[in-house]
Amino acid sequence: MDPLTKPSSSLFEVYLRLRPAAASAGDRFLDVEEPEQLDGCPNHITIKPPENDRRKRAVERFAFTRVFEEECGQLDIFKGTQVMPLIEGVLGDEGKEGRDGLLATLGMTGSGKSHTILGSKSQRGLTQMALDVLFQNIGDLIVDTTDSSSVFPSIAAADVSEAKMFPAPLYLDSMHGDGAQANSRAQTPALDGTSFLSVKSRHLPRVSTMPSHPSVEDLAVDVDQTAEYAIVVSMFEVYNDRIYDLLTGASQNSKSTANRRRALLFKPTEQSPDRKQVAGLKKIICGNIEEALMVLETGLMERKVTGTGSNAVSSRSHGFFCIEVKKRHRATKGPWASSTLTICDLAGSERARNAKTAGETLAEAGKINESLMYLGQCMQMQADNQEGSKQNVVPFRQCKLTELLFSNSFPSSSHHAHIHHQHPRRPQKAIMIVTADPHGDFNATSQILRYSALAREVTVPRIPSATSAIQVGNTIVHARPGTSASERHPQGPSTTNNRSETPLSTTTNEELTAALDEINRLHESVDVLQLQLREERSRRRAAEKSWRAAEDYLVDMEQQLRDELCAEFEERLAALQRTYRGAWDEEADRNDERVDRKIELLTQSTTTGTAPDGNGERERESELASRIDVLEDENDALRRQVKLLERAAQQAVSPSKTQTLPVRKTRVLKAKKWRMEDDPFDSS
Ligand SMILES: Nc1ncnc2c1ncn2[C@@H]1O[C@H](COP(=O)(O)OP(=O)(O)OP(=O)(O)O)[C@@H](O)[C@H]1O
Repeated sequence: MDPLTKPSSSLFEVYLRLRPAAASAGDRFLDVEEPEQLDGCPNHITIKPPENDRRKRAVERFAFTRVFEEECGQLDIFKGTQVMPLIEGVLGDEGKEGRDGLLATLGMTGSGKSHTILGSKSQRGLTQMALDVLFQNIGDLIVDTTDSSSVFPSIAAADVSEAKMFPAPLYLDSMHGDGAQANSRAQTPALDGTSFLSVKSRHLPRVSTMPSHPSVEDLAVDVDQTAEYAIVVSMFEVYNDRIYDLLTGASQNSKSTANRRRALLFKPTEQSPDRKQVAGLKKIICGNIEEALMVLETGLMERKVTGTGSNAVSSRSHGFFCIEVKKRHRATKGPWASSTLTICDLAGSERARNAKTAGETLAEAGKINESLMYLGQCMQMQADNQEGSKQNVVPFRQCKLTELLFSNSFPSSSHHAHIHHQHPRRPQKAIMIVTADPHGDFNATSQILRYSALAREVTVPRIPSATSAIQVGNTIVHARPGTSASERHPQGPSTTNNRSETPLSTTTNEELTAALDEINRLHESVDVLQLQLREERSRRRAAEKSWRAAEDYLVDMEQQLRDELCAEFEERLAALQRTYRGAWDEEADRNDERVDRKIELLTQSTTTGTAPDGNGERERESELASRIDVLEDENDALRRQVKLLERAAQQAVSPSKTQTLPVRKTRVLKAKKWRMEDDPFDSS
């Protein structure tokens, strides 16, 4: 088998498109090989370093599904890259669900990705042509969402991606019209003749001024004649590893906080548990090609485009244009099935040195290069899987871009499909168009070709030790480093196809070439890692700052809490003191009252002098007895007090005086012990 023959299980068909030389073109470093068959298409290229390259690098040979040379136009690419079968797949066979399709471009900045996908002022891109082919071939089978009230809601209800759906006339009017209808966003609008033509576009080019060349009028695809169709367009971009809807009109209304761009999630939804969806996109049902083109232009205006040193209108994000084909049986009006043609215009990889980018743009470039590096890893893994018997997992979960590109490339779990009474979906069919400038940056282009090509053949010598080099003499090994082991472990056994004899000096040169290639590759990895490091550092600084702010906030909070608690306790203490003082005063009043009453009783009985009768007399006696006890106690207490006072008074006087002055005899009130017999009130 030709070592460069593509095995059939590849996830992508990979095409190479070469762009015409720009005015400031350098030397051409890329040659297209003649096809092996007379009527065949070229599919092999070789790259050799430019003449003035001092590194004397090896010649590399790459295989693609097909190579398109500079003179190939947009229509050649459209026809030659199997976009038509991709569209047919999305439309689905008769009575069957369609199959998702992906069309993406990859290449250095300025190599012609956007030109291929979106065209230019004078030529249409693959996206416009694909839309035209779809609308033309569906023809009358397209449903009219404007005159039937039940079609629009049934399509919106069948959507599994939590989308917000609008008919194109209403959407376009709200975005570019006079705004009269902007506030009447009903989910099922009565489009009372609101026509697309009535749109008063403020910023958009008119459809009549958009290019109509190349025409795709004569291109026919098979359409299921038993079905009716609806075309739904949505657009989003991956910018700094986040997904943003391109149809919200956020940039036009940037002053309004409500419309500020919010990142969306790529996740399995409730109605689509086995397939991830970009959830919450705005989706527009388009009834004809003009509406679809206007929606496309609206989204493109939103897309982040900034000029860099390498390309005046460089795409700073990966753009995704999704054409969803909804299909149901025309007669039975069964459930809507849906398949999507996703067209992706990747941002270009670039070298910071060439692009003269700085600040935010440099950081963007870092993110772009990082995501493209992960994409390269996935594609490399795909190529390795086809080379070897062992199937490695394609590491597509490393960033949003590879997740979006590869998630649907594998069969969906039949378990989920079974639960939802569905057939497992077929994996998407994918096409990658690699764009390259044969007169551009050799290093960057060769790097992209290395990981995107379906297979690769390169003269990489073993790097022998000095002794083995002498022993081996002047033997050079031609290996296939597409089997990457030989490249990564150049000292190991090589998978040699051909052997040829060359002088030792050539061997040494090629060793050096391989080493320089490796150094180059490492330099680029270092560039990316440095960018990542810088970003990590700034993230860490931001985290530390917010941590310190949080600490300060906590200290303030603690102090505030303490103050509040202190004030509360003081308040409670004062309240308690008031309560106890009140109780104390009440008790004292009660005591006074009791004493007053007793005295009153005593006075009364003394003044009246009436002889009480039997019971009353005994009560009075006991009362008097207790009164006497109280008075005696008081008397004792007073006596003790008097003694104490006297003693204190004596101590206060000087000792000499104490000696001279005669001690005054203290008069102690000697109370006579009260006895009942002595009671003056006792009349008996
Ligand atoms: N095949 C082609 N024929 C004619 N002009 C081309 C072709 N390819 C690219 N160009 C022109 O080269 C310029 C840069 O191309 P384009 O913007 O498509 O590059 P890109 O790869 O998308 O760059 P970036 O990644 O920076 O967005 C544009 O002016 C475009 O019209």
